Amino acid sequence: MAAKYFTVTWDQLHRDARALAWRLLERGPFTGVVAITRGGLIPAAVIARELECRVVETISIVTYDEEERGAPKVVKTPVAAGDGKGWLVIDDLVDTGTTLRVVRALLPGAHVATVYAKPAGKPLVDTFITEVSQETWILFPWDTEPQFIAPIARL
Ligand SMILES: O=P(O)(O)OC[C@H]1O[C@H](OP(=O)(O)OP(=O)(O)O)[C@H](O)[C@@H]1O
Ligand SMILES: Nc1nc2[nH]cnc2c(=O)[nH]1
Ligand SMILES: [Mg+2]
Repeated sequence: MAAKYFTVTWDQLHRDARALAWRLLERGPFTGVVAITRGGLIPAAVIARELECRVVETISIVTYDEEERGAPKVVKTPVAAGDGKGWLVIDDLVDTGTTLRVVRALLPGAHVATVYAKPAGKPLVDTFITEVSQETWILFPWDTEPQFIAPIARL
């Protein structure tokens, strides 16, 4: 279990992904977007829409099973992105940087962006929007659902 949780709603994710698109505008234009599946898929869709980029590729690296980190496994490489030059790589977050280290080795020329970043992974990212502490676990809307909680006075 993480020490703290940071819950991101659909609205917040949309706002933060659009804020990232604003920052990326001056770094483009890009030949295409590479989404790191699965977490990067929705941010990549929002950003591709804002940057009017129609070409979207995917790369799949499996690093975590829920909150448990394992060795990164590349289960799909992008077909069209070459060495990444002119391409924009998008992920939802960088934590330890394990996933992005693998991605950067495969696509050394790409511009790498994430919506959220933790301190240990920040050096692996070219552009990000929101930083959270290393001990915080980010909860995304696709992994959560609203539920009843007890009044504060009863906690
Ligand atoms: O910087 P790191 O320590 O590598 O952690 C960040 C990665 O972990 C999560 O992916 P995960 O492996 O859980 O797969 P998923 O995107 O399919 O959920 C997240 O979406 C990032 O891709
Ligand atoms: N959902 C989620 N996945 C992660 N993978 C690595 N760190 C995180 C995190 O904080 N939240
Ligand atoms: Mg991921």
